[in-house]
Amino acid sequence: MFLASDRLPVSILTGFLGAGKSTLLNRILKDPQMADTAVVINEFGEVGIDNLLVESSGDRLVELANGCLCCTVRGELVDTLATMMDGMQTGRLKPVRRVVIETTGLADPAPVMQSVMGHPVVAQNFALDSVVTVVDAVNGLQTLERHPEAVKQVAVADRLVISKGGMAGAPETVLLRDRLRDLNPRAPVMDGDAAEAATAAVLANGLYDPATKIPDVDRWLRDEMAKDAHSHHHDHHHHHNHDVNRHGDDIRSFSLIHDTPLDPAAIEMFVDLLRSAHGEKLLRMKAVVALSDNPERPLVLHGVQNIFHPPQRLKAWPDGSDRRTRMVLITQGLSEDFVADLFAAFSGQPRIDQPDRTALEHNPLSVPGLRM
Ligand SMILES: Nc1nc2c(ncn2[C@@H]2O[C@H](COP(=O)(O)OP(=O)(O)OP(=O)(O)O)[C@@H](O)[C@H]2O)c(=O)[nH]1
Repeated sequence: MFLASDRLPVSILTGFLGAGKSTLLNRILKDPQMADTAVVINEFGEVGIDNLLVESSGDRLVELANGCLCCTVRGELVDTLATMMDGMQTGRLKPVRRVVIETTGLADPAPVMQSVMGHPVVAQNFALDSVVTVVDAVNGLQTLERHPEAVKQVAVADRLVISKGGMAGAPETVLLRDRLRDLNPRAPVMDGDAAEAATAAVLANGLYDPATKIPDVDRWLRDEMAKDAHSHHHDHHHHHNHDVNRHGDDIRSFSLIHDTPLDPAAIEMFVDLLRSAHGEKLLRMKAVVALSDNPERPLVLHGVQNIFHPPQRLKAWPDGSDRRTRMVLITQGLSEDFVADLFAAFSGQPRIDQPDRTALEHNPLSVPGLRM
């Protein structure tokens, strides 16, 4: 039984697209102190992939499947937390000691925080303990220049974790640290590779206190509270449209699904073409691919802006999972049709009036819009 005085601590793990949130979370979850933690993941796109990649035991992982591209849908998050509490209080769910919410990379953190701190029912049972923000050492500076939600994610943090330090040069890292210090003078900055970054202690802060942040943070939270009061009578659809527009019209999230195993060379060429021609328009690409050389061992691909991380071959498909190839993309200024046509050509299903793979291998420019 939970009384108002012992509210369940909630941590929000945020950071821009592909910064390394799930990677850090997987490491932290291995700390024995993290036993009895519920993980709430806000997945973007219509196809769930993160649930395959975050290693939390089944019933402790809740996916906000309708999560929209840019935000954690507040209503759904509130419902999830309320259902979780009800389940624990009525004995349907094993009690947990902590909740971690991993936001989407494009999330404005203020509405997520406000859902925990400002909703009367939620705030009675849950307390915002900490906000931890992962910043990618390679793309971090550029991301902070281009995406205002990344700035907010840094400014609200209690702790900042720099990921991919080994992939960035020392001068860039110094500049990045300076920028982080300007946006958030009091949050400790940790190196993601350090053992101390992968412990439960990173999530334990006490109680979230906006007064320890730059003054903007308090204003963002108040704005969110005001919006909440206003939008009380609006349906989810309204919120969704509203929030998508925050990011401008040119950001798109879409997914590709393919039923039969793919030729490894074809997928390699598809990724190469996409990256070399349009890397900067590819904010994020995440894929689980069934390959024809061994369909039992799926390939996991991660693209983050211009960087493609070394692909990983899983030992097996996670139990009970869908074994089809799934790919989720978030692009800026790159259309779904273009990517779908390119993929169709490489997966052996060229569309009418589109070049097939052989044609593309000879002349990549034969895809309309593709420039090498
Ligand atoms: N070398 C290196 N790679 C990393 C590090 N952290 C994350 N990655 C890689 O970066 C890619 C994206 O990592 P994720 O943990 O999926 O990133 P995320 O922030 O959860 O991504 P989204 O939820 O899609 O926004 C993966 O290929 C990771 O292996 C790091 O510290 N070092």
